[in-house]
Amino acid sequence: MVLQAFSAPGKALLAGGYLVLDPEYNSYVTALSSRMHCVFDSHPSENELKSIVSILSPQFAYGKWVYEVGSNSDSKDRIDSVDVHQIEGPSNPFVESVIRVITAYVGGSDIQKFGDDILITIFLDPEYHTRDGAQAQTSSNGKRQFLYHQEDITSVPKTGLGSSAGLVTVLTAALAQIYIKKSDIDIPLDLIHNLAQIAHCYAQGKIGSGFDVAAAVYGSIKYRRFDPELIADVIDGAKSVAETANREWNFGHQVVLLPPRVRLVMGDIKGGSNTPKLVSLVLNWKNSKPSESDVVYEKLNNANELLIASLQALNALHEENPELYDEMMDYFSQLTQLQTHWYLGFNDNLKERYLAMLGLISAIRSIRSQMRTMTRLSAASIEPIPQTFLLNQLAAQVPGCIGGVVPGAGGYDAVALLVVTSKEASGPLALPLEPEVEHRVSMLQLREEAQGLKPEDVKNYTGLL
Ligand SMILES: Nc1ncnc2c1ncn2[C@@H]1O[C@H](COP(=O)(O)OP(=O)(O)OP(=O)(O)O)[C@@H](O)[C@H]1O
Ligand SMILES: C[C@@](O)(CCOP(=O)(O)O)CC(=O)O
Repeated sequence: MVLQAFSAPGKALLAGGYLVLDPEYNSYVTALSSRMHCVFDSHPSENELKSIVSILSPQFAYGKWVYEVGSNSDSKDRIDSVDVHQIEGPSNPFVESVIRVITAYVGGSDIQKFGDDILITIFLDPEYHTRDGAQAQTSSNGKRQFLYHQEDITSVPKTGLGSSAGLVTVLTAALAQIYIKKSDIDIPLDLIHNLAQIAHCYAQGKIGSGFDVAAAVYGSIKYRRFDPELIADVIDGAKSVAETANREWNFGHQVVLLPPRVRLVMGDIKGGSNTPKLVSLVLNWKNSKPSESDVVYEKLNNANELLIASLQALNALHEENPELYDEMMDYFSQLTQLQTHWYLGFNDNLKERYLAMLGLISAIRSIRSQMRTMTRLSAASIEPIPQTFLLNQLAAQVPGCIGGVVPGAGGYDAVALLVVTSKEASGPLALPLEPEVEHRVSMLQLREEAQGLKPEDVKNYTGLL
């Protein structure tokens, strides 16, 4: 097989934290220019009933995991039933889980026998981890630069872009290409998605909302989760991997891009939060105070829906009336302190003209306000007071900032801003931050890159393999 490569994006959940755990609600997740990459190759192995699968992650110490995969069991279709033995390296539940899921899928549907030795090399873009002490290396054509860390993957602090979801997605795509692909027919993206969701949940030992895997596969989307029972049935062995992965999952993944000239800016916060702990506090509150939490959930859902609808309206306006769109964006790109002052100078006529943008601004304000209410009522630090100050300061200091949120589970992980740029802006934005703010947040070198899983040119990795 010839050398091939895939990449998948990192994520920022701009709307829908906590609510996305319930299939009733829509969320909005943006795919990022920081991506996970894999380069892979396979050769016929000496033993046609066994594969040696080697995964290398050269950016981290001890980044080599080798598995022997056999097919001598009778019922190969359940998640745990193919013989997968680790023969080298520390444990990496995500890598192992993808191998188990794909081989069980192949065993179950009898598409192709094992018998290839496989080598997969993983790379991830710099912004997934803190840069401290890392050395950069560049591919020989100069197109890719990655950071090489001294420590192992579990010891380098993360920025929260969803590295495990990206890893599981590119590995699933690579192994599916080797084990499942027949002739020239591409593997359906929905199959990659379903297999990756199963593998991610199995590795984590819990069934999350899956927005991170969905963004890694489909890119920037309005997301509504699948029924968690689908995966529960595979994990407890009631259903085969193939039976579940081949089904229609009935989940939402409609592509919604950030509108032109609306730039995502993300900052990493010194500190960090424990997402499972925050989730458990919120769910406890939801269960113990149903009438109180229903009101907050409903308001938050309305704000999330308004955000999504406003993004769609802005995209539509740009298509239909680019002059009006640019006039509006020119206006907003120069303002600061939109959080408090945007509405003051508007007469009804202006409000009508700029309706879609005002919808977006008010959606962000309302999301934040409901997140603060949830913080108070559930005792989960979703938008704690220091983050409130920081988001307000950023909105006041960054020209064109139409608002910011604590993405995902919130807490002390990150902030995400939406900033209207000038028509000419193409490179990184200059953010005139005061030193006190600059000290508290490090701006990440990324932006929206809406495309999900995609093939890459293997030449971009030459010199790094
Ligand atoms: N480049 C990589 N090479 C090998 N394993 C990786 C790589 N990136 C991520 N992983 C695996 O994913 C794990 C990190 O997953 P975890 O879910 O804790 O973080 P995350 O997905 O980045 O989190 P978050 O959802 O907060 O962004 C690592 O410990 C490792 O097992
Ligand atoms: C709180 C939650 O809705 C979002 C977690 O987001 P993040 O991993 O903190 O980016 C949990 C989930 O969706 O699995």
